[in-house]
Amino acid sequence: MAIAKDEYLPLFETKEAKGRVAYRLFAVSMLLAICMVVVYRVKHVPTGEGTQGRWVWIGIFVAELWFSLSWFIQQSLRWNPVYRYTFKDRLSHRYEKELPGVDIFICTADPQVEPPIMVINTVLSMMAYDYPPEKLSVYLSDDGGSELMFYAMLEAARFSKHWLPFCKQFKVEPPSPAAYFSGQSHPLHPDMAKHYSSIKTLYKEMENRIKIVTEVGRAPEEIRMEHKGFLEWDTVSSPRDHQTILEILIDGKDSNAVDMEGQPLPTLVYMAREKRPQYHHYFKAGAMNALIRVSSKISNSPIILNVDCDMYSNNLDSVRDALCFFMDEKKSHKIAFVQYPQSFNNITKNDLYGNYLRVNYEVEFFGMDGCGGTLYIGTGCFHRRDILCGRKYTEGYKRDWKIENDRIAGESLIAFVERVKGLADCTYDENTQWGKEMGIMYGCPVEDVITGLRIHCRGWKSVYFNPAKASFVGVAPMTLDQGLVQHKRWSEGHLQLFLSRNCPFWQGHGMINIGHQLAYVYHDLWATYGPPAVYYMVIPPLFLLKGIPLFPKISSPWLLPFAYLIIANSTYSLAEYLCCGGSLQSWWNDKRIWIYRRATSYLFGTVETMLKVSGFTKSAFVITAKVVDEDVMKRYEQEIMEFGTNSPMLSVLTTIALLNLFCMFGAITRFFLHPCTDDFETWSLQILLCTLVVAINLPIYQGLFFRKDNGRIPSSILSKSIVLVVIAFMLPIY
Ligand SMILES: O=c1ccn([C@@H]2O[C@H](COP(=O)(O)OP(=O)(O)O[C@H]3O[C@H](CO)[C@@H](O)[C@H](O)[C@H]3O)[C@@H](O)[C@H]2O)c(=O)[nH]1
Ligand SMILES: [Mn+2]
Repeated sequence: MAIAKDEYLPLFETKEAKGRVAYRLFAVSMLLAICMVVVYRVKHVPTGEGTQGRWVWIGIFVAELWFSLSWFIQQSLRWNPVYRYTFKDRLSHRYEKELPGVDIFICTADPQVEPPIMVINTVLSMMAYDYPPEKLSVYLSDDGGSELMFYAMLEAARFSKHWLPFCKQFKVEPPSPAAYFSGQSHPLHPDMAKHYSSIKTLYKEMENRIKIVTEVGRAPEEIRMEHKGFLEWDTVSSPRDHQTILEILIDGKDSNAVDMEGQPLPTLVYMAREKRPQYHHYFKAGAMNALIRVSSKISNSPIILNVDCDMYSNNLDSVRDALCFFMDEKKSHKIAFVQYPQSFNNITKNDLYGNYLRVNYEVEFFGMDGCGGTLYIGTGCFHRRDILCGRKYTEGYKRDWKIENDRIAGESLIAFVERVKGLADCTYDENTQWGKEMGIMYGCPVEDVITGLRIHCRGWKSVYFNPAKASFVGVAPMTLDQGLVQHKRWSEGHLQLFLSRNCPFWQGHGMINIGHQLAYVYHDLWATYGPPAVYYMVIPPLFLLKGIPLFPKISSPWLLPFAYLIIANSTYSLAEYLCCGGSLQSWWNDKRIWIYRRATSYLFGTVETMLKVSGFTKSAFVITAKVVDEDVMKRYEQEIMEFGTNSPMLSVLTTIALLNLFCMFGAITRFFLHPCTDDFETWSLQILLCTLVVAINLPIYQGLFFRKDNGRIPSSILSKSIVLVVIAFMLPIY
């Protein structure tokens, strides 16, 4: 059938999830059971003179109320999920000649934690998108202000002249050379075979040079002489104290900037913004804002893609997919950003540390999209420049895709760069709207989420797009401690956001719908799920040992709602996990890690946020390590939990594990010594709870008692935890 010439064919479509009615009925049944538990708690508060455990009972009631509240809020993420599909062929057909420019921002902060060779692999993969190179500009912000990074960028610029034509010709995926060459053996086309080995050699040589320079800590003299950019480092005294260094390594405007095949190259820019000890640099948010300003003079593309330095592009089509959401004639005018999930290339078979965040990315983000838009998570996100810079939604908004920038005809590159540099001054944004209304917001450890919320509150929507082929692939934390510290930063950031004037309830009131507000609040309250979880893992086992029941007897009808909640909730969670492609073992690991996050990251996150809010401490940003030593790596691959460090978080985990173990054995011994059926009736639920906690903590007992390697739990933690357990036993009961 011929399509009428002016018939509108959408560039993307949105589909609602199936089976929503069944889910909603299930949710209602859960709600009923929760209500019955509440009634039970209220009716059975221990009363009368000399009754023990009244306050503890009230405590457990409060914890349960909080769990219920979080469950209720969480429903916003499951009520109405939507899925998105794009039509890239229609995009090319209609707009191939007028595709907008795209600026890609990559942030790095420390050459030790984020090795330059990894960072330039990200850079090279971004340069290789299937997109007109003259419309692509890649910017690296180096908060480490490191000449090693600069050196690696020079190497990358040179290597790109070989790599990009190779990628184009053979549609190489993933376009990160490290990932590509380390992947499974590739079935090679005969034409490709001879190119393959020569380009691999070139890459390996470059990799080697960069590794040597990184180890030595200084670029070789002959290269320093070759490029005047290195002169800048003569005056750099530390990463926290230096002038702006801005170098356009490949200038897309220069007709000589071509690859080996004579095709144009994308623009490539290195920037280390000015930093002075007396001025706050606002971490990644500060870096991003400097990039927004500097790029506005160099390329000024209307679309900005932002990625972390460890997230290489894995899918050549991501830019075009994103543009389908921005360029549709009828449906795009409200869409401010397109968020992709984070994927990881180092997740082991059973995902011991639950890094995948499977339920978040495969279920909840679709649900949040259905409410009005997912969170902006700081990486793998396409923005419209004008909206990121503070534009409010107005009826009839339409973006003109033409690019205007600031190059004066005839001006030399050096003069131009000098003129632009000032935009990366550390004082530039003082007393301006930058960090408040413009760009990425300052002052919050989750600068990304708070910025996304501001955008939604200005009337815009966003889109979550999760194509079958992962788009951005990064490095997940490889030790228990790193993962917990990362979650602590996130949970703290979210809680700060909730307690600030940017709280989704205040700021979002009248601006975004209630479902969307709840979806934000669910994440914002993450930290607060910590204390009740710890209470639940400490008090019931302790009272089991002391002989004070906290749950209904097995013969009592009140047991039913408890049993229903436990069984239905676990079955649902398992089914959901398996439906997203997980396995039984990884589900169990995921459950464990969420319990650990609650017991540590969230507990500490709550406490530190309280200190911060009351002005005792200041914000910091602990960068997640991207490399570990060989020994640790080996254990990571074998899925043996890495404890190692002597941290307060680990002490908490060990104490909880030991406490439950003692209480479980204590209770069992008691039943053997005084066997009577009544006992089991009274204690069944408390024993079950205790046994579950013990089962989930098996890796801790192994780490404490059975392992000899360096990743085991240090013995000082064991003694500390035993002391804490003994103190817990001695505490009086109220
Ligand atoms: O002063 C800083 C600190 C960090 N970064 C960069 O920020 C990115 C994220 O840091 P990372 O330590 O990898 O944190 P993650 O927890 O992995 O990051 C997630 O969470 C952060 C917010 O907490 C977001 O900024 C990130 O985009 C998101 O991927 C990295 O590229 C860093 O190089 C800077 O540029 N400057
Ligand atoms: Mn990261």
